[in-house]
Amino acid sequence: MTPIFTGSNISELDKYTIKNEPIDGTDLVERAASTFVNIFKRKYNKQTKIYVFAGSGNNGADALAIARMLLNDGYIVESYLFNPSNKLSIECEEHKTRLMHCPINRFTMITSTFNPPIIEDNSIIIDGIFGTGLNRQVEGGFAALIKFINSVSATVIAIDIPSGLFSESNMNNNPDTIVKANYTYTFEFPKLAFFFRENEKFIGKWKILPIGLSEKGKREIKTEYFLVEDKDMSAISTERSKFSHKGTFGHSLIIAGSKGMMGAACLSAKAAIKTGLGKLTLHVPSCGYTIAQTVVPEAMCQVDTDELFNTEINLDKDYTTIGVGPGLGNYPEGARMLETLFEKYRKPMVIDADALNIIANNRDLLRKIPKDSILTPHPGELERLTTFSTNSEEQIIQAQNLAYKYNIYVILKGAYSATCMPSGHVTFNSTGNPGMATGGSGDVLFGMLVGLLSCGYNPSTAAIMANYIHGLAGDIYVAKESEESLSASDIIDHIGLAFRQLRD
Ligand SMILES: NC(=O)C1=CN([C@@H]2O[C@H](COP(=O)(O)OP(=O)(O)OC[C@H]3O[C@@H](n4cnc5c(N)ncnc54)[C@H](O)[C@@H]3O)[C@@H](O)[C@H]2O)[C@@H](O)CC1
Ligand SMILES: Nc1ncnc2c1ncn2[C@@H]1O[C@H](COP(=O)(O)OP(=O)(O)O)[C@@H](O)[C@H]1O
Ligand SMILES: [K+]
Repeated sequence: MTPIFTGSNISELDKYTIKNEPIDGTDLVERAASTFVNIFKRKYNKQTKIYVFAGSGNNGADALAIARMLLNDGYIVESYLFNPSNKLSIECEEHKTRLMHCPINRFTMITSTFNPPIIEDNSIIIDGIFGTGLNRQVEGGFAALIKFINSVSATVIAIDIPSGLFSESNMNNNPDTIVKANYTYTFEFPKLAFFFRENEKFIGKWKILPIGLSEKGKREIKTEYFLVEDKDMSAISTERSKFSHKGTFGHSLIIAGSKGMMGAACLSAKAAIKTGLGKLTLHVPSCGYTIAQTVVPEAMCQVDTDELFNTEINLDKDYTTIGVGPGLGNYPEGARMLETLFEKYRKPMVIDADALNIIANNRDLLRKIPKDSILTPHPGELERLTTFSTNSEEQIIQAQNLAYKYNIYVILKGAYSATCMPSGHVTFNSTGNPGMATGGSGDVLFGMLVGLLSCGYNPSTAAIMANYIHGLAGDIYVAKESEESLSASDIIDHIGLAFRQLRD
């Protein structure tokens, strides 16, 4: 998994690489800049007018090196180095000198007043004012510069991170003094701030540029946060033995549905089956019997004595895992049913949707949840389980605390669904698309989690894989059709291709 390091971790790793590779700091900047330029040249032709804004640290050094490389490649570049305190980092000084040696060169160093140039709409701004070394909110002349950049219509490309944005927490930052980039090309690993929805307007679309920082250093420097990518899947998805039989992949139980919400039960059951489980029993209220048997013929049906809601726990088998929640409704007997379930069944289970709402109204139930169970709240459900917050940084912290306190896995769903582990670690999912913001897609994720636990994956692996494959199935569908037309059933229909893609 790709680690997501803090700003101070990154500078530590930078030093580690310089010392142990070994490589000179100036050459490391050169390497970063040339990686950026290679990508840039594939996208923009030499007629594009480029404005480079550089600061006094190594983000500025990157910017000046990029300016020089683009000039040497025949691009039209105008560069500005902002140096109000007359102090440049060693690397920035060196790359300034190198840039000044370029023959055709429009370079200005600003030490006091800055008269902004007129920037044409179809030009490009390369933002290298501040990188991960930002150590306080931006004010004064730099704030004015950032407001100027945000006021023009040119395409803005940020080097490493938009200037003014902190790598981790921006809860106390001033949004008016952060560059709004269209694209961010970030070195080696994404920054934590990229995963918070409030920052999308600053970061734009982002891409990781590997610059060969020390692999040993990465292993030695500890972080709680990781990004899950394609390469991680091949390591964790296991192949089926030739002699497998349906018992190999478990017999699991899903308790879901109520009158008017049988769709949630059926979607989750279908998703569980498509994810490979051996046998499934679906527990539904009696009004749902015909529906379940017709829509999901592969599942056995256990019928509650209540017509409208699920009220009973019937552990007639030693189920491999149990999933509870989708479409249960919020009803008086719900809390008692969950309490009985948590008392009778002590293996990790999957808890979603209305089961989370019932727990939120009966918080004593939290400590009764079997250890290592997986809870899958969206931000609204998390808020009910914890306290009100609309800030996504705070929400992650709340999900982490919940996971740690109750020894459970909490998947906070969203664009980069975050799996918060009892250990304190958090993994962000990289697949999926806005088409998945549609009713029922959460029920599908729930079913996939039941499926993977049933197949014998441990909860941590099941959580990482389910999110990844769920998002990938949505991406495969969108590649053929469109985000608008994506339905929860389309995700189910593409689980098969998603598994196949992992193995290719
Ligand atoms: N570790 C890596 O991955 C690499 C990092 N490089 C670049 O180096 C950058 C980090 O460089 P630095 O650590 O020099 O930091 P920055 O270039 O982000 O800037 C730090 C400078 O800005 C000043 N500063 C910070 N906040 C300010 C504020 N609000 N107002 C005014 N001045 C402020 C600091 O005092 C310092 O002088 C990265 O973002 C990246 O672009 C690359 O060159 C090479 C490899
Ligand atoms: N913009 C998005 N990008 C990627 N995945 C998304 C996006 N929006 C929603 N999803 C995914 O779709 C699912 C939605 O779940 P949920 O909100 O519980 O839906 P529902 O309750 O309708 O089933 C989650 O797995 C979430 O990660
Ligand atoms: K920047």
